[in-house]
Amino acid sequence: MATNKLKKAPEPTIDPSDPRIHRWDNGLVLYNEFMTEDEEAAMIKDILADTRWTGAGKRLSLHFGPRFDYTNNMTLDPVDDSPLPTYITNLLSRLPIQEYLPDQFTVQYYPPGAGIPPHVDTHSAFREALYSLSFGSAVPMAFKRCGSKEARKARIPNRTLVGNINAGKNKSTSSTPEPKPSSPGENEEDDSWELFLPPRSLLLMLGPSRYGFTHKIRGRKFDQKDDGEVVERKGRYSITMRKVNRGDEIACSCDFPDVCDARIREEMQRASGEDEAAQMAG
Ligand SMILES: O=C(O)CCC(=O)C(=O)O
Ligand SMILES: [Fe+2]
Repeated sequence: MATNKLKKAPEPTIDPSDPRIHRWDNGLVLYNEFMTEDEEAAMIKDILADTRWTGAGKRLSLHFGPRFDYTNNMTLDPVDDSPLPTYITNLLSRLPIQEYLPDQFTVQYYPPGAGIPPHVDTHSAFREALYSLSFGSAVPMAFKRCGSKEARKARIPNRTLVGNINAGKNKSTSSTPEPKPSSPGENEEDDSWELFLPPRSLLLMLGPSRYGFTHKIRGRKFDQKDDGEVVERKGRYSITMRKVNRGDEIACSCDFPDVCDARIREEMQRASGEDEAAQMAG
């Protein structure tokens, strides 16, 4: 059984006024016990009653709000104005950042063994705050500083997926960025650490954790906890919540220009303009 463990998360700072709230230096915040077991059970019941599930790898997804184009991890389809389920609207007033609220939601089911590849949610497409609500079962999420090579690779349209769409096959409606698979071993570097996301917890990614780190869930059937105990993974649900940037908002001025899609795009456009100018001159 493959469980080899990445480094454990650094010690968080525990909020003095609410010990359920844990903060890390890279901007991650974990709200433990964000909902009760009764709320969790009711939410799973509502989610399972939905008939619109689609496949995304081994994961299953439900989408609300604008959909993501996973071939370029960028373009958003027109707004889907079908009403949000109440299990989502009920969450909004409880989110820690009320200044702007998410309007794009991806509900996912991960059967045991399913994961999500390493990615940085596209900077320019969404506002800073990214939420992930976990329920059903605990899962470790790994964070790793994103290298500029990795970020550039992620900006190249995914030909495999484009091909699949053109052929009308395997069309997934995932609103989750689907990065290209990395070469073996590439993700196991020392600077990667894993944080167990307990069921009923809310993870908030801000600052460096949002803009400068990749996050992923390894596709494992067993996980080793920080105390060494090996636990069998059960089915996990999550709701990713993001606020979509529209029109002039589609830009980014983060502190991570090396890994920022907006800056990389500008750079690529400048380079292709210079190429064209050189060809005309030559
Ligand atoms: O399942 C999760 O908790 C995270 C999913 C994710 O990273 C995403 O949808 O971008
Ligand atoms: Fe993500």
